[in-house]
Amino acid sequence: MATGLQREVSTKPAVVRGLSRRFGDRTVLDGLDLDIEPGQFVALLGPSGCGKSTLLRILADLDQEVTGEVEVAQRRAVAFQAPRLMPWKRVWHNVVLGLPGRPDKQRAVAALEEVGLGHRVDVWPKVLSGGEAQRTSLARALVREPDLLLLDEPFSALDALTRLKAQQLVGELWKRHGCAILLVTHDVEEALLLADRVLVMDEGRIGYDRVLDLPRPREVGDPEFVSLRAELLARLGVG
Ligand SMILES: Nc1ncnc2c1ncn2[C@@H]1O[C@H](COP(=O)(O)OP(=O)(O)OP(=O)(O)O)[C@@H](O)[C@H]1O
Repeated sequence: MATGLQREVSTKPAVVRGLSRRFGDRTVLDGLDLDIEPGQFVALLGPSGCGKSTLLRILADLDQEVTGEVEVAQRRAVAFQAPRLMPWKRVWHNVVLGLPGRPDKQRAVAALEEVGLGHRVDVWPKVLSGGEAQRTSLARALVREPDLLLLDEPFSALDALTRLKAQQLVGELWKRHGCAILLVTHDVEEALLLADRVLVMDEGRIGYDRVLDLPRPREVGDPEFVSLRAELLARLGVG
């Protein structure tokens, strides 16, 4: 078994081999393997506390206390459940914060326009609605032109209608940018509406891995959609 983390820059968005993570005496990830192909939209489901966010944080290089091999595309970006905007920077400045060089307002404006926030460029984050703040966080991720976009339950705090719109937007942005996406979600329908491939985490590994060949746009009433939803819910121990 590998000891310590070997981190390489990958030509694929992500290649993970034998990844393990322990917190005290609890093993959360236990020899996990995963490949994500260029441009693939992958949804990751699993019961609460099974280690989904832990995996995502490792891929984002926010956690190094692991063993195994992790290769991740150099250009990657993350959006979390909370938008995590800096309240003392205007919205446009938040979008390009951390990028090398002088803050490039034009670039920020282009990204904000892409997520439908061209009219919010100069405001402070505190005046944004929850959905707008989340779209700002998406703009901040996309402005980095990632090969791998990591999304940790980005819609879960939104109301139902805003959530639907945000899901639609992510689907459009994915088509336009062509980046691979790893979306952590609790929502089986969201996974089936958006993803090319659905994973379920189980006992520290990927226990279910299914490529979807449903046509797009997806229809929740489509018999194949209904049967996949039932299969996934059963896999998650629901219903
Ligand atoms: N920094 C930490 N210190 C100790 N335990 C942690 C830490 N981070 C995560 N854990 C534990 O690891 C387990 C997996 O957590 P993680 O957040 O990855 O789960 P999750 O599948 O994303 O859950 P949820 O769906 O509820 O967000 C949990 O039991 C959690 O308490």
